[in-house]
Amino acid sequence: MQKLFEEVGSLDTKCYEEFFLSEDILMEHAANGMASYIRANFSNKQTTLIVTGSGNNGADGIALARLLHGEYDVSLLYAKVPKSQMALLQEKRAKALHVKQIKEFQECDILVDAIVGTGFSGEFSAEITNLLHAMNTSRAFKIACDVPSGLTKSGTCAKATFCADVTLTMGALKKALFLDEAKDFLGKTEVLDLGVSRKLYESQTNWYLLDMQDLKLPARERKNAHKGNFGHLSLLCGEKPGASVMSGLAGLKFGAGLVTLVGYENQQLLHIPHSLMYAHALPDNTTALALGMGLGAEFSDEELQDFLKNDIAMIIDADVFSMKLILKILSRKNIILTPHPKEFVSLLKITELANISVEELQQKRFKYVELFCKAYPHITLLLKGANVIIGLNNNFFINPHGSAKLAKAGSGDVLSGLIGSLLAQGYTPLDAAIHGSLAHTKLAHNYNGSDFSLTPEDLIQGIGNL
Ligand SMILES: NC(=O)C1=CN([C@@H]2O[C@H](COP(=O)(O)OP(=O)(O)OC[C@H]3O[C@@H](n4cnc5c(N)ncnc54)[C@H](OP(=O)(O)O)[C@@H]3O)[C@@H](O)[C@H]2O)[C@@H](O)CC1
Ligand SMILES: [K+]
Repeated sequence: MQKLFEEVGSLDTKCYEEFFLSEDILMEHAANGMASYIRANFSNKQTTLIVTGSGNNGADGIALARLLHGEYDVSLLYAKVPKSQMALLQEKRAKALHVKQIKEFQECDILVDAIVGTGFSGEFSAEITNLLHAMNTSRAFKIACDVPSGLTKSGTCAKATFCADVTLTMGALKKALFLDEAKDFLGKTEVLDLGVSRKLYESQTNWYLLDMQDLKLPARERKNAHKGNFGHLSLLCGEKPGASVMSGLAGLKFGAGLVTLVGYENQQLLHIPHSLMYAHALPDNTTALALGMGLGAEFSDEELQDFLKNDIAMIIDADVFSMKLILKILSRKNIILTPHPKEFVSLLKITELANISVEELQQKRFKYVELFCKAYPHITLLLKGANVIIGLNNNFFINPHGSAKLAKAGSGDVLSGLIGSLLAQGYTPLDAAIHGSLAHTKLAHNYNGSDFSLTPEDLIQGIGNL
């Protein structure tokens, strides 16, 4: 798990004031970190082009050109002439060493974008937009210095934004890198130290980025065991029973000792797989209940309320987010909500926290998750998206490992089953949400068919090899 920060300016200030490091020292480390990355990954036969802007992001780029000069065939292209104090100083040093400067974009093997970093605002001029187009369509390996140029502080992207293969970010990870919109521009991310170790540079935070290695799979350490030791997951089987069947199968495969679908249909007509049980009422020994998936109008409000009155741990999804009866359980501690953006907008409206569009939510995902978790501090919220956000009270976790493979009907039902299974097996709601989400993204990662072909069945099949 890595720490995430809203801004790193205050962390830089700590370096100046508490550790007596100068801006020049920090920048030299930033440039040296990028140079080390290039040396480690590319031979000096490969040509490098560094495109710089007028501020300190550009200054990082000019310093990098100086460090590689003499060793690599490196050229500098000024998208904007140096203007900040540090950029002017770096320009002076580069000139003294006769670093090559070119006037127009040229093809290269390694392309570094140092046009603008955390100081970006507005949109680019037509000239820089054209330059970014040439950079983005280049065959070169693309490195973003600190952040891809065009990414704003909030994580939204300009009309023209650099599309990186890797983003080498300075000092610490910024939250903005993990808004859904940034996902197509970021590439891989690496953090570069700025003259003190990351541990000392970073301060307290309540936002974290989940690593795949954080995944804790259900352990079956107990030798003297029977199925009752691993929980009983019950799922409401609604109008579209296939959804709860997929959830249930995922839950069973992920370790729940028993899985029961609860519904009123004639089970002979439903073609329930033999490994799942079917009941007309909630089994007494249920340890977690999943409801919402494929629910439709199968149950009346009164019937649903009766299910919700049970004090068992619950994972709630889909159709329930448009029902006012959800308000009755939002003060409870053992509830996980897993809305996608449209459902979260509906939830925000029902709770009267905000009346916003899906577009506005997507631009301010962090803010609205914080708003909801502050209003309902006992609820574990999982907001689906390209980068899943999980929040409880004042702690927030981003799972960035999801991929477009998962953009398919039924993926969310499998996720509910995975989380429900962990909840049934005794994980806390927060742990069930975190580890269920990590397992879900790992299943997609492990799938080795074509990206477009992943089905819920493939996900369920992969659970055995996690
Ligand atoms: N702090 C530190 O100790 C360290 C900081 N470090 C580095 O500094 C970076 C932050 O530097 P920063 O604050 O100078 O901002 P930066 O990202 O260069 O942007 C400002 C420049 O961009 C320009 N600009 C803005 N909008 C624009 C637009 N639409 N289109 C075109 N241009 C636009 C704006 O131009 P202006 O509007 O003033 O003409 C101004 O000149 C940070 O990302 C990291 O790389 C590292 O070395 C580690 C140590
Ligand atoms: K940049």
